[in-house]
Amino acid sequence: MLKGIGKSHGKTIIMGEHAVVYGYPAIAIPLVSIPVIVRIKVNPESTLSSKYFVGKLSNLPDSLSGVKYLINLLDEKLNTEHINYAISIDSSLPIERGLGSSAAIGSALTRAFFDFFDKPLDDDTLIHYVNKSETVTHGKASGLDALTVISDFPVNYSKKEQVNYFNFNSDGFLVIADSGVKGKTKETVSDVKKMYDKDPHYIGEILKQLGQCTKQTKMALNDNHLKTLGKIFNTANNLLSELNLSIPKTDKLIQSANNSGALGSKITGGGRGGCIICLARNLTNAEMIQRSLIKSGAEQTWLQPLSIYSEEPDID
Ligand SMILES: C[C@@](O)(CCO)CC(=O)[O-]
Repeated sequence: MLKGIGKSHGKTIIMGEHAVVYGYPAIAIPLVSIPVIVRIKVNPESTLSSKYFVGKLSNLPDSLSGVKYLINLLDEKLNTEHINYAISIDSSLPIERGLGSSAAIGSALTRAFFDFFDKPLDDDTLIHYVNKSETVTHGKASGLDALTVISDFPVNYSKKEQVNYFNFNSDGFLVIADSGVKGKTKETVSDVKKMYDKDPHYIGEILKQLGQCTKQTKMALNDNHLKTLGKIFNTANNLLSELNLSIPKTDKLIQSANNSGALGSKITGGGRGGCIICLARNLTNAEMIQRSLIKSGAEQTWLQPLSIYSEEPDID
């Protein structure tokens, strides 16, 4: 019980964000190259050290309400001897940019607590805790982020069909760019709900079309049809813009990527700020797009091969 460690990573939704909240399918890819690590050790007083906050746990700010809620839950469940501890969060994921930082922190934190208190942790329990904190952070969360930040494989998810881990072989690359503008997922999910309640027919049709984009994405990935996939990215981005999820900065970045050779680009995650993803044919193409995005004002960029796995996942 002297030390505990938990690891996780970011995610990017390549298709179906927002529609997934309404039961349509979505596909997300784990960003295994952007890890989050949480360490816990015994300490005279309970503290948290992270790039967002350093200090006593009792002083955690409201902006970390999901983390605060999760720590309380885990402490209540596991800390029967009322031990004090120091938690450190080490993450290169930007927060509130649609890359799953809250779910990744939630999952690394849960793993670290169970490790620290030397208790076994199965995936269902892990997902249960991450979703609890996600509900505080994001409101009505679909559960997709929680599933992807604990997976090493792409995730195809819908509420009805539940989770399906899958794999594909593709030469493509994703270029991910941070607009530098915070995206408020809780707010955008709630705004889409308001739009839906006001005009269920029109908004329902957009969400349905996003669901169809996900089905087409799965086929394009399986067949390695990158040009088709790029077109689907652009279609989905137009649909997400109809849901009032784009801002001038992400529009500018998307235009810049598409003008410099991207096969297609879209908002990813909650939208109205945050990150965009762009599809590149190969690494050379991806680096060209990356340079253009930096010139156009992207705050940070990452490159990720679409297929990073050489073996089939050994998961049901
Ligand atoms: C916008 C959304 O679809 C993705 C957030 O990363 C919300 C959710 O799935 O809970």
